[in-house]
Amino acid sequence: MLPADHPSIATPRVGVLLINLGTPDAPDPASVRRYLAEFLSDPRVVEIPRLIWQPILHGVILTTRPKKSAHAYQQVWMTEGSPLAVHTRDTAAALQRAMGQDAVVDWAMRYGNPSIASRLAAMKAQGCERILLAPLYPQYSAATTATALDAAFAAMAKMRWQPAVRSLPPYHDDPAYIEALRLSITQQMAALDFKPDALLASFHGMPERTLHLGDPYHCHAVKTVRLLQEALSLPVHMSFQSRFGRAKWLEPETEATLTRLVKEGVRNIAVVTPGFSADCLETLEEIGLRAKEVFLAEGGEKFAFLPCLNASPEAITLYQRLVGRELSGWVDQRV
Ligand SMILES: C=CC1=C(C)c2cc3[nH]c(cc4nc(cc5[nH]c(cc1n2)c(C)c5CCC(=O)O)C(CCC(=O)O)=C4C)c(C)c3C=C
Ligand SMILES: [Fe+2]
Ligand SMILES: [Fe+2]
Repeated sequence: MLPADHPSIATPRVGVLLINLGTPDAPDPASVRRYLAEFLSDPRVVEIPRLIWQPILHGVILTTRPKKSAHAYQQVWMTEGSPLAVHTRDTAAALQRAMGQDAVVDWAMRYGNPSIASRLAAMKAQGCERILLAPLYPQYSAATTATALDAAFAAMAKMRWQPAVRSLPPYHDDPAYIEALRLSITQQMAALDFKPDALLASFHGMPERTLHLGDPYHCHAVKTVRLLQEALSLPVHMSFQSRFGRAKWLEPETEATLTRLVKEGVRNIAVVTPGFSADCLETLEEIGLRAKEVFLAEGGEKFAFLPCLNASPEAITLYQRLVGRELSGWVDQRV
C-alpha cells in the first residue's frame, strides 16, 4: 500500500496551475462574509498591524460590507457561478485543450474555492512531479502574486514529497500580452455602435504606501499602458479603481478621471481593465455598471466596457506562449 502522497501513476507529468484571486461561493451575505474574512485577514493584502486591524475587520467591516457586496455580486452573477470562477475555469479548460498531452492544466483560487492546497494535492495524485504555478496577474503585486505563491508554498510545507515547482513571472510588458490586448481591444472597438473619443485603462488600486515600500505594481501598470498606447497608436488614459479604507490610494481614481474627461469634452468612451485576467465584480459591476452611471450622469453620452481577455482565443495564445516558455526543459517545446 502506497502512502497517501505517493503519485498514483508511473509516468511523471508536468502540471500548470492557473491561480486567480478568489470569490464567494454564492452571492449571499453569509458566503460573502466568509470570503471577505479570509481575504481581508491576509497580511499581504491589509498591511495594518493585526492587533489594530482584526477588531476593525470583525467589527464594522464584516458587519456592513457583506450585505452591500452581496447585492453587487447578485447583479453580475452568472448561471454557472461567480464570473471570476467561471472565466478562470474556462481558461484552464481551453488551455488544456490547446496543450493536449504536454501538461495537466488546472485552476485554483487564493481565497475560497477551489483552494490552492486542494488542487496541488489533486495534481500530485495525477502524477504531476513538476508544477508551474501561474498567478494570472500581469502586473506583480505582493497583495496578489506574492500571496498566491505563499499559499502554494504553505501547502507544500505539509507535503513529505513535494513536486518541483516554478512560478510564472509577471508579464505586464511581455510582447505576447500586449499583442493579446491589442487584438482584443481592436476587435471589440470595431464591433461598437459608436466611435470612442477616448480609451481609459482602469487598474485595481493599491495603497500608495506600497509603491514607496517597493511594490512594482504601479510601475508595471504604467509600463503596460505605455506599451498598449504604442501598440494601438492611440492615447490611453490611466486610472485606479476599487479604493478601500481610509489610507491614500494610487491616483488618479477611476470615477474622478471619468468626471474630468467629460469636463474636458469627452462624450464617448471605451474602458478596459488590463490588470484583470478575468471579468469579476470589479470590472462588471464597478466599471460596467457603476462607473458607467457616473460617466452618463456627468454628461457623457456613450460608454462601453470592453471585457477582459477571459478565455478568448487571444488569451489562450498568450498563455500558451507564456507557459510554454517556462516549461522549456520540462516538456518538448511546441509553442
Ligand atoms: C485592502 C484592500 C484591497 C487590496 C490591497 C486589493 C488589491 C487587489 N485586488 C485585486 C483584484 C481583485 N480584487 C477583487 C475584489 C476585492 N478587492 C478588495 C480589496 C482589496 N484589493 C475587496 C474588499 C474585494 C471584494 C469585493 C468587495 O467587497 O468590494 C476582485 C474580484 C473578486 C470577485 O469575486 O469578483 C479582484 C479580481 C488586485 C489585482 C489587487 C492589487 C493589485
Ligand atoms: Fe481587490
Ligand atoms: Fe470594488
